[in-house]
Amino acid sequence: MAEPRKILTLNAISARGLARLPEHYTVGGDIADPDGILVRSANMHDMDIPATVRAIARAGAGTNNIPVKKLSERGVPVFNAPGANANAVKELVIAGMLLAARNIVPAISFVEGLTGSDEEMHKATEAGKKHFAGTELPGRTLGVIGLGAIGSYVAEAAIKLGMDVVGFDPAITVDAAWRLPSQVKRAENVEDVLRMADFVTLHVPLLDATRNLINAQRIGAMRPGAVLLNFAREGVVDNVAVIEALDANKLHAYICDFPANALKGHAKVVALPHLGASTEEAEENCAVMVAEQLADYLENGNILNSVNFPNVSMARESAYRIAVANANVPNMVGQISSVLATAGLNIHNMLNKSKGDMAYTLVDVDSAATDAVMQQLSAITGVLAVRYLPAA
Ligand SMILES: NC(=O)C1=CN([C@@H]2O[C@H](COP(=O)(O)OP(=O)(O)OC[C@H]3O[C@@H](n4cnc5c(N)ncnc54)[C@H](O)[C@@H]3O)[C@@H](O)[C@H]2O)C=CC1
Ligand SMILES: O=C(O)C(=O)COP(=O)(O)O
Repeated sequence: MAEPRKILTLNAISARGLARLPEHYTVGGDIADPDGILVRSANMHDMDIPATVRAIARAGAGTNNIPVKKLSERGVPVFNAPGANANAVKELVIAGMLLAARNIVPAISFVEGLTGSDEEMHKATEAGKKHFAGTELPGRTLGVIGLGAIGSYVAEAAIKLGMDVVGFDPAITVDAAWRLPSQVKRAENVEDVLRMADFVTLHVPLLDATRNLINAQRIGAMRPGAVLLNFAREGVVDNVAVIEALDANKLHAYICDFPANALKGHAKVVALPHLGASTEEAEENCAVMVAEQLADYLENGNILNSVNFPNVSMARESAYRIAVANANVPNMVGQISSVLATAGLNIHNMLNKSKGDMAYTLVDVDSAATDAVMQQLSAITGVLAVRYLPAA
């Protein structure tokens, strides 16, 4: 019989996704000793993550809210849903460009402030509309910083709208490069993008290297009257520098997904309440993807789309499986094999892969492993977590 599993949810997760978890799973927001955690943007950095937790699944893209390094040290994979919400973010970025280009938000505020009779309102409308005249997108240049799942979609949509697109990504994946329309020009660095673009949109993860990526100096390199769009993360942009540039008429508008006191009430700022991924479709796509990944990991030890572990997937050919998360150091496979051989366990199939400092080994053996074998595997220096996963 399948072992009961408990999943703690730290945010609301789409019901369609939760339905992908096997029936023997108990899921809820108030669960003790969970095997896994499902999360969206809840901040887990100060959370006491129970020792029972074997995996974390982020129903979305960014994992900067999760202490990935600490979890790696415990041998716990962090899964995410690459690309599953990219279309939703792309659509909001396009909406953001149009809001800025046509001065839609200040125009709406102007209309809301109109008073008097209809005739007086019409008169004020015709007199005032010149203040909100805008520009069109075709022929303008969009600069995209970060050409991953979202950046490449945004680049493609902008090309379809008649824009010129210039992009920068120092570590673009082969998949993303294939997705990019050939018209997208490649920039050598961030400054190149800023120099050439009328609109600049950011699609990088928040890392030490991307914190304050857009600061006063970089804003100085932007075209006068440029529009900055940030649907990546708050920390990627220096809000104070942006406000100074807006006040000095250096920037035309700042459109972002991250409200902050420094931005509040500014006429040239549109701050949305982190809505990039908040569509029915994206919420469902992300939840379905990570629920399946989480269940396959807990049941079979297979890893797909973990940010800290390699993809490792092996069809079950025997009833007895052992999964080992270990440091990526020499002789791990040798030591694991030697423990199994000494215990008289024949290896039926074995797969070992690494990613950065982490490695992962799946072993199917031909007979049952004892608790003593599992303890010997756990005792190997460099082994971080061991699980015994006999077929249900
Ligand atoms: N507003 C919202 O609701 C959402 C925000 N996001 C944010 O957008 C980010 C990107 O998401 P995806 O495109 O799905 O991720 P992704 O991993 O597919 O793409 C990120 C890209 O940024 C590139 N990159 C990293 N450092 C860079 C740098 N210094 N300069 C230029 N490029 C750099 C990477 O090489 C990669 O190609 C997420 O990490 C998250 O922070 C993602 C989804 C929704
Ligand atoms: O996927 C991401 O990185 C996002 O920022 C989306 O966050 P959310 O799931 O809407 O809280």
